[in-house]
Amino acid sequence: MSEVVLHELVKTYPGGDKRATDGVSLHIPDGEFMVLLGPSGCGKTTLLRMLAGLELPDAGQVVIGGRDVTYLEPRRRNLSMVFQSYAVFPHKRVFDNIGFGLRMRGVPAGVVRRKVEWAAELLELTPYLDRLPAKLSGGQRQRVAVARAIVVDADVLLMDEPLSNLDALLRLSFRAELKKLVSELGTTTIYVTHDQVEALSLGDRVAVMREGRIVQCGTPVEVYSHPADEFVGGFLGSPPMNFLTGLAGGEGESLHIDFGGQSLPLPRALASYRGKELRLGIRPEAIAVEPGRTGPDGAVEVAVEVFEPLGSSTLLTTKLCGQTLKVSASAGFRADPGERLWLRLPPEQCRWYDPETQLALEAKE
Ligand SMILES: Nc1ncnc2c1ncn2[C@@H]1O[C@H](COP(=O)(O)OP(=O)(O)OP(=O)(O)O)[C@@H](O)[C@H]1O
Repeated sequence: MSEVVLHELVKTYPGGDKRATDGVSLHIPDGEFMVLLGPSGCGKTTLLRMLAGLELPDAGQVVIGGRDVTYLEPRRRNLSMVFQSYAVFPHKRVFDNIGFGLRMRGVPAGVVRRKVEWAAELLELTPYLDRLPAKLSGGQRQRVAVARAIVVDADVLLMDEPLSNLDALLRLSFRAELKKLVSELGTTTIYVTHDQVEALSLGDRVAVMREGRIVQCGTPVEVYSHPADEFVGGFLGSPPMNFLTGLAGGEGESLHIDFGGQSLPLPRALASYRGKELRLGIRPEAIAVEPGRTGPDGAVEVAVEVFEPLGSSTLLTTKLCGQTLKVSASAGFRADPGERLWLRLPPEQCRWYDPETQLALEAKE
């Protein structure tokens, strides 16, 4: 087990026109499950490969367990990796697949057997130890890859989209199994995914990446509830956070944001924005539908455009003064397209962003 420190890692591939990672720093305490999340091409895999020693950075440092390993060969870093493709040897039995890394390290046969049996038991592979991978399901094959990674007592576990080849249902059950397993092992784990649900479900913390940089790093609740910028708010959540543009106004003590005829109160901390445009961010499930509401105080009137029953909830696409606002209502809620509704946007659920920088504004009272 080990703490991992990444310091200002810069990497440009030969012939690449931009930096794959552009000065990434991250501190991952011993035993933490850190998820690197971001859209395709944002540099997640490059970061993981620099950690593993499969790529060398142009600048910056990788420190594992207090040791600078930036230019150390992969096999001398004591890491284990699980990749997206199952990467099991097709001609080796499950037992030999799991024990491969141990054998390569010259571990005595008796110890290999004990460790393989332990990992097989943990990952429910005991009945399959004599089988060839071709006779396993996708989920079982991926479990073999995980078992092989955990038997070697690595200081750090690296996982690059390990669930992405599994079908939706298997993915869901294996995700929970993996979470349990890693928390029991207590090994520092760095996990790459572009799937926001996976990131929120697995990570002790999530580092959200964009264009080679980390834009926000925090607990799942922090990054989901307090996105540092509009990109994070839009990337996390399905449907994503709503963003509405309005004009800050009001006299004296009174401060509000106007969307073109409909307005909401604005925190006093944002008084300096009077006369300027602001962006309001709010999650669809944070909005309360108030069918009976008749007054405009702290509420807005919208027109329903689309009504989608989703089983566990109802998704409404509405228009507020021409801007789209998605609302997640309760499962039993009914509304017809064209119907007008009052919605309450609780002040404590409203996040405020600068329209130019798209960065969150400090709006605490
Ligand atoms: N071997 C390479 N040679 C040149 N450019 C590369 C190479 N590998 C990655 N890149 C580029 O570096 C950037 C970051 O790629 P990287 O694979 O790290 O992103 P990612 O976030 O892991 O994406 P994905 O989720 O699609 O794997 C991209 O612009 C990509 O095109």
